Amino acid sequence: MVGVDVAHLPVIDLRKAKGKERPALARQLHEALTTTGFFYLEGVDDRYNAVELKTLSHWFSNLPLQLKMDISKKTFNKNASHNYRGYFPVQPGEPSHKEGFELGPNNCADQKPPTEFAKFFMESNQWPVDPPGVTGEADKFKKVMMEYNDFLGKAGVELLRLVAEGWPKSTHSEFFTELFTPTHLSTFRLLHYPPRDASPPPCAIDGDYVVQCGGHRDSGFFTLVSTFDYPGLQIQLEDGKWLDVPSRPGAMVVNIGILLSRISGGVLKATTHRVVDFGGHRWSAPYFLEPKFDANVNIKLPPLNKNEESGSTERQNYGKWLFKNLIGYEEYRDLAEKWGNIAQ
Ligand SMILES: O=C(O)CCC(=O)C(=O)O
Ligand SMILES: [Fe+2]
Repeated sequence: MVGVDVAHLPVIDLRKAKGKERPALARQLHEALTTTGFFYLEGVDDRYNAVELKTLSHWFSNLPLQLKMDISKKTFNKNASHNYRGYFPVQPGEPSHKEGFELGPNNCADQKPPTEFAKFFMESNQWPVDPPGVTGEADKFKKVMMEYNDFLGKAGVELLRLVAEGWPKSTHSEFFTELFTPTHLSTFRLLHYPPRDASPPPCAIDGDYVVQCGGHRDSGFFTLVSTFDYPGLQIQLEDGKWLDVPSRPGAMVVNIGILLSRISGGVLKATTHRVVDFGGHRWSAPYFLEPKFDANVNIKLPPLNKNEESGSTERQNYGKWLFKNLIGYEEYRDLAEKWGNIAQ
């Protein structure tokens, strides 16, 4: 890989949120989100153990393909029971070269969906079974993944409290909390990027780089990524230059998505990032913090700039916003036919 500059990201230690350093932490978070929009996060929870999560990620991707396909989404297996949660295999020839496993919040399917359409997103989770000759591994996977799923969601909502507290104009600490209660539509994803073969498709080539996940901004509120000790993540500066984001032992890499940026009137930055092939297998585990289906996401933090409008009165339902985003992706094209008119 050619030499590229390295991003020096600030470190936010969530343990400080519990003590008298909280106001300073909220200001530090605001500073991080108004500049690079990316930071390292430490002290998420005493139970967070990057080595454990990496081992589970390896375990899942090493399962026999058939066991993974048994819990895949319908797009990849017409006999599958689920549409939104579960496994997706690598799609050869695509700009994005990864397989993954996706979970929703543990209690999502126990909630009453506000509409028939909402059922699509408020799906139960699917879990793998043990490979032949093994017992107890799948149970352990499920138990630990559910635990992480829960505390990563809580950490995300706590980060939103800190965003509200660090906002320069007085804002209630719980400004965002209601959007995530009683449950939300967050996605916890285990990703495995196998290296590309000797002749990657043209859509994956960018100069000297082979891209594994093309440049994009995340769509929701916060993304908390465990990158373990793998290289490959890059962020883009405003002048177009890419910087490597090295992993930091025990820390997650965190950024915000377009919705939170919009709610802040663009003051908080949703930064473009991508994953490039470093020649080896790569695993990561992003947690995408997203609000509940019927959350109104057309809200505004108090504007910092006099000319900026404050909140609009027109509701925008998160579920419909999400749907419009998803139908842009190959794996969800068929949704447009089924639900397109409902989501207008
Ligand atoms: O794998 C990573 O490190 C980042 C993944 C990512 O940006 C995403 O899934 O949105
Ligand atoms: Fe991303």
